Amino acid sequence: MTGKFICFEGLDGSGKTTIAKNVAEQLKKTNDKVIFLNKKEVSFNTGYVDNHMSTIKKILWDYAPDDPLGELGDLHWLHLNLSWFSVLEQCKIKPLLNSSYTIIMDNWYYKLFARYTLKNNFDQELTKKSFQSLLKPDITIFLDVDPYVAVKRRDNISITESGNMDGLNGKTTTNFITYQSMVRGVLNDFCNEQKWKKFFIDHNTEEEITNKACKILSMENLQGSVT
Ligand SMILES: Cc1cn([C@H]2C[C@H](O)[C@@H](COP(=O)(O)O)O2)c(=O)[nH]c1=O
Repeated sequence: MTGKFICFEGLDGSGKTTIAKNVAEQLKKTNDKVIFLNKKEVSFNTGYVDNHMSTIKKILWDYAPDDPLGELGDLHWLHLNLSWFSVLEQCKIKPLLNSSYTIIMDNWYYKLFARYTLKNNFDQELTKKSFQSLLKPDITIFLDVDPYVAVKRRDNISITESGNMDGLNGKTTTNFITYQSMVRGVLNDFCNEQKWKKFFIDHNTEEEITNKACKILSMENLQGSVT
């Protein structure tokens, strides 16, 4: 594959989508083979795949705020999420990379990988094998934010981001901070192991963060190959 796969990672409320979109717009000014992908809003080449994915999307993200997701179990949600990512990879990301596109994606699977890593009663070999079966980005930019800052950006706190699928009870600010602090710890481990580009964003404006990410990417050879 001749393109580059660049992903943002970070806690819920770190601004991944906004920054990834801004960065893609900047890069597009000098490179017409740059494309922004929003994990949840991808369009596919065929009506069949589009319909299939919109059905999965409804189940994955369009649930009512108080739906008891946990009743279905962690294994079910792992497979459903993997089915989403695997189609994204096979039907969108790999074809774009094969056509030499630079993909800027707002979020790949690491946040979910971190959430599963935190589950005490889940088969961690399965967690690792499952996520490692997916494509690894060429470059990952970790937008590291303090959960106290991230929570202020949230109008509503969801079940998933406040640890209600991992033993915490209630969509409260305290639960958000507690759970996101643990997720942040795991993301920092991934960051160190995989040599992600990381920066702290607590005190920066959107423009500053965008410029910093663009600067980092300008130092990379975006015409390289994905293995
Ligand atoms: C079991 C489990 C599932 N999920 C599911 C629920 C959502 O469908 C999806 C993640 O959604 P989110 O990125 O909007 O929080 O993954 C978790 O987020 N955490 C979990 O612990």
